[in-house]
Amino acid sequence: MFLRSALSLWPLARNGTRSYSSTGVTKLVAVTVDDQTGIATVNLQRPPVNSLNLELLTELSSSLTDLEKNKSRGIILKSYSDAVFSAGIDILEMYKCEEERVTLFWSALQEVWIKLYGHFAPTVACINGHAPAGGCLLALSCEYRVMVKEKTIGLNETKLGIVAPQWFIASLVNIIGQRQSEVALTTGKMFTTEEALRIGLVDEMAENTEDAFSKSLEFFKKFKNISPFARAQTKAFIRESTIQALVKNREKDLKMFINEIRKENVQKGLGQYLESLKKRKVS
Ligand SMILES: CC/C=C\CC/C=C/CC(=O)SCCNC(=O)CCNC(=O)[C@H](O)C(C)(C)COP(=O)(O)OP(=O)(O)OC[C@H]1O[C@@H](n2cnc3c(N)ncnc32)[C@H](O)[C@@H]1OP(=O)(O)O
Repeated sequence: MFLRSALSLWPLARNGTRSYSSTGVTKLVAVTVDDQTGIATVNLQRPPVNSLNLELLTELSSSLTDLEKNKSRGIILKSYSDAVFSAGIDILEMYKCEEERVTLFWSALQEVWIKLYGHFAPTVACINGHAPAGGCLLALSCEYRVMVKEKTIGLNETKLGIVAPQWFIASLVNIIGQRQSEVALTTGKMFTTEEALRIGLVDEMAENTEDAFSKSLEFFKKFKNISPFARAQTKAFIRESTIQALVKNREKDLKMFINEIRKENVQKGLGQYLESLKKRKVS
């Protein structure tokens, strides 16, 4: 009942779905709520590769807050593009960056992770494109991952000469375990969909975006006969210590990030990486 009335505040987009915009302006994140199921599709739409900048993260954070307030029944996180789910952090947020902006940027990333990782309703990453680094982190924050075949996913930070923060690492360890995570992280491994499925980094493989989306929807059916309260509280208990480890150390984590990226060799490496990206193409 409450869900219906809460959702009725959301403007009608087209038959059976409601679109939601926290600012009312064209967005980097579009939220559509299915009127029948109450499930929200959160579409990342920052061309060309959904790299995570301050503006996208701020919108995502605000969308997650609204979904929490409106008691969404579940979230499917996907990309507008069939090529890239998210290319991770926008390297320009780290390269030759100003302190004020980078502080806001990193705080926004922390905020999004805390909200998504701890979201009370079921969450699915519909990984319809490549998902390196921060893109992988978003997927890891969800409860279930469906990935389109012949894409890649992983925390490749060491390949950029940077160190994945503890909460990135914990998000991976909680899914594939310490041994697999250590090998993956230290080598900056990008897994193909098939490899990711084999080690449990993703839960299902899909033929294409449509198939991935329909498999994502299926996930919510698992909870048909489960008390939403029992489900949400169990998730909270399981995830609490991982979330608190960051919540209690946000300031320290921010300082570490800024110190790390300011290092001369890191700046040089990021500059070279940006250049190499411009020269190369991934099919
Ligand atoms: C103590 C803690 C310290 C530090 C922790 C910091 C943590 C960082 C985590 C991160 O997320 S770092 C970012 C890592 N991301 C990547 O390594 C991904 C790089 N991108 C790619 O591998 C590919 O672009 C792609 C597989 C995602 C997509 O390939 P494709 O479809 O062939 O597109 P293009 O490569 O042609 O890219 C189009 C366009 O976009 C630019 N670009 C790509 N990724 C980024 C990015 N992450 N940031 C900024 N810009 C990016 C790329 O250069 C192209 O630009 P053009 O101007 O040439 O069009």
